[in-house]
Amino acid sequence: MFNSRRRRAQKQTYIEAKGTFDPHAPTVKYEKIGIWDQYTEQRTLVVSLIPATKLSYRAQLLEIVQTAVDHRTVDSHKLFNAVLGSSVCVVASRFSQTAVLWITRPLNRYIRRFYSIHMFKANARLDVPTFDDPAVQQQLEQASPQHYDQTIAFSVISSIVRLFCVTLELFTSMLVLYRVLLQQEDSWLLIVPSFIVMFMEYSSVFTATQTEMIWAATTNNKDFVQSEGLKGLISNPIHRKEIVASGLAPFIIKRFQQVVQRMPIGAAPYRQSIRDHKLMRWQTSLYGILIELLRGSPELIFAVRAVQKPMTVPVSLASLELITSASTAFAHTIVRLARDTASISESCLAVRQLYQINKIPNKVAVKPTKMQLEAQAHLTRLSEENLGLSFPENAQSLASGISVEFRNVSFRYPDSPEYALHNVSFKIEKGQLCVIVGNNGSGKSTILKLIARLYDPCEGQILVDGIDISTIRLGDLRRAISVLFQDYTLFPVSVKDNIAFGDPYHDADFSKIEQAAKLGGADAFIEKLPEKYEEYLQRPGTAQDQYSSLPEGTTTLFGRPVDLAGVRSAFRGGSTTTRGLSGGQQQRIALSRMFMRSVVSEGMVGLLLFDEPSASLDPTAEHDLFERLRKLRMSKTMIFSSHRFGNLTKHADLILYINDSVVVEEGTHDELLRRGGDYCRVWNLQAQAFL
Ligand SMILES: Nc1ncnc2c1ncn2[C@@H]1O[C@H](COP(=O)(O)OP(=O)(O)OP(=O)(O)O)[C@@H](O)[C@H]1O
Repeated sequence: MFNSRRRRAQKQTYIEAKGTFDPHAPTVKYEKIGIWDQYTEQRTLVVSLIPATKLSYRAQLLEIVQTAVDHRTVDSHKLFNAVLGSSVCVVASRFSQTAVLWITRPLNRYIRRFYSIHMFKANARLDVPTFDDPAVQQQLEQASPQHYDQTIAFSVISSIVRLFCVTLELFTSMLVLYRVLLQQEDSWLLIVPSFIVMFMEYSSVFTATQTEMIWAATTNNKDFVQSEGLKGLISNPIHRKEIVASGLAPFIIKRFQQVVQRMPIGAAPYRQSIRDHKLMRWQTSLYGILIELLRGSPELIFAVRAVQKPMTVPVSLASLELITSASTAFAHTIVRLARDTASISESCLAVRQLYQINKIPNKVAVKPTKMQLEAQAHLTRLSEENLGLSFPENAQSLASGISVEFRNVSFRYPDSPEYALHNVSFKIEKGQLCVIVGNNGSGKSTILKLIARLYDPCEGQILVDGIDISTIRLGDLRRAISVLFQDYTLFPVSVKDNIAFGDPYHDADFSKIEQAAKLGGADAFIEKLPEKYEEYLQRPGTAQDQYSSLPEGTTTLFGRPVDLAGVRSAFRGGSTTTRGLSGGQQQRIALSRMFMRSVVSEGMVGLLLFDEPSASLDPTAEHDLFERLRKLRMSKTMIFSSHRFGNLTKHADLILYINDSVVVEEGTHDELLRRGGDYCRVWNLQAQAFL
């Protein structure tokens, strides 16, 4: 009832909020909250009146007590002491709470910063198959539980401090209980039921949470699963384009109605179902009824005693209140103590997991050299980065490219029964331009992923410059290679950094970034962005501007468009939209990053891998790109994966035609045309379109 009234009130505020929001208006209050600049328009008088209203009530109360005291004899000295004592207690407790806050907040922030770096490092060092492993994902999640504003390490420290405080509180309240309460008549009769109720309630809560520590739940109701899927389809912005473009809305509305009508009336998400279930079980359980009965027993006991000794009623009434409240508070303290002790062990376990994630072994590992093996035998621990051979032996050699050889390579993705590559062998000489062509799913991208050592082959050997890549230092190998993946992503950083990350060693050199943007064909549209190279195409979710009940005419704030759709998931390039940029423009930023890495920064890269680099480019841009690449590569080795023949294959030194995980033809364009095989057939098919 209250909630619905409040919701109505909120709606009212929103509807009434006409005009625009101006952060610089005189009615707007500015506050710096950490890294956030907060602007608040002060419109609600009611909230500021609350403390004054409270004060006036307290004054009225005091007046009532005064009138009562006026008609009896009061020891004014005692009254003064009691009032002063309790006031001092209130002030002291307030001060101590503030002091604790002053100490704990900076401490918590310091620990949080320390562990955020620790977590970042532990996450960033994992390779693809390790990171994709569900067990590793679970381990990472467990190591970073969502504690409100608290790191797990800090919560262990505060739990230990709290444990100490509660123990002290318990000890002192025991003394008070003994001295004050036991002097009262019938005190035991009143204390015992309060204690029993407290412990029964605690044990029921504790058992419920205990059973929830390990659990699994599933549903076989197909209609429910479908209805949840349909809800996801309409609520996630990434699907909106397809829904609108294909006029799907009426169809999915109809489908949703049908599915909901078929569903049993009690069908609900798991959390809601379990909440309803527990509530119902509690309402009907004998245990709950017993607790309710016991809760009322002190009053019953008091009534019986009052009937037996009517003269003592006023004193007993005061005792009843004193004893029940004091004993309940005491029992609460014991419960808190038990709860804190239980949570410490859980938190300690989480801290241990925090350190274990740093030791998760990567699946793509480097084989140590003979000398390193001997060094290890002598207990010299080698770090992951130093394991294996350095590459290349002579840095100048990169300028003339890197040779690549596959020897009987077979590969299956983790958990996949099918071969993505089966017994594949070929050799690409230094400085050659190789194009891998073939149907969808034939294994082209997989070849590039294996060269970059995102995965290791299940069988066979891959060699670069005649050296088995499993023995080369991973850092060295990846520095010497530049890859542009088909499913590239744009990072949730500024446009400038999106390009600069191609070569992090020169990320402060803006002239190189500009040059790379020019080569990637991105410079023209970047200049038109509101913040040019500093623009964030999509701010990361946690750093997005926050709003509440903005006036309806507000379309821009802080120089950015207002995005009332709220926080979106981290953005990626490729097929999904990034605000304000077309697919081709996103691809140009990714290309600029690649140019930054392999062309602008001379000397580091000897092998360039491209997975469908022109998929989103128009024909002119595609032609220009290939021209630029051929001119700029000098004699570095280049490998392309592509569906499109022509622009590239005519210039290729080697074409690999791959079908169904196997290389079926190889040679130059002319050789393959003369052979009249699959390559020739597909070439003619594509050429016919232009006749
Ligand atoms: N991460 C993955 N996990 C499991 N299987 C995968 C994964 N990536 C690709 N595959 C499978 O491996 C096979 C080869 O895929 P690959 O991406 O190499 O093909 P492709 O020739 O590049 O295709 P396309 O032309 O469509 O890009 C396909 O059957 C695909 O379904």
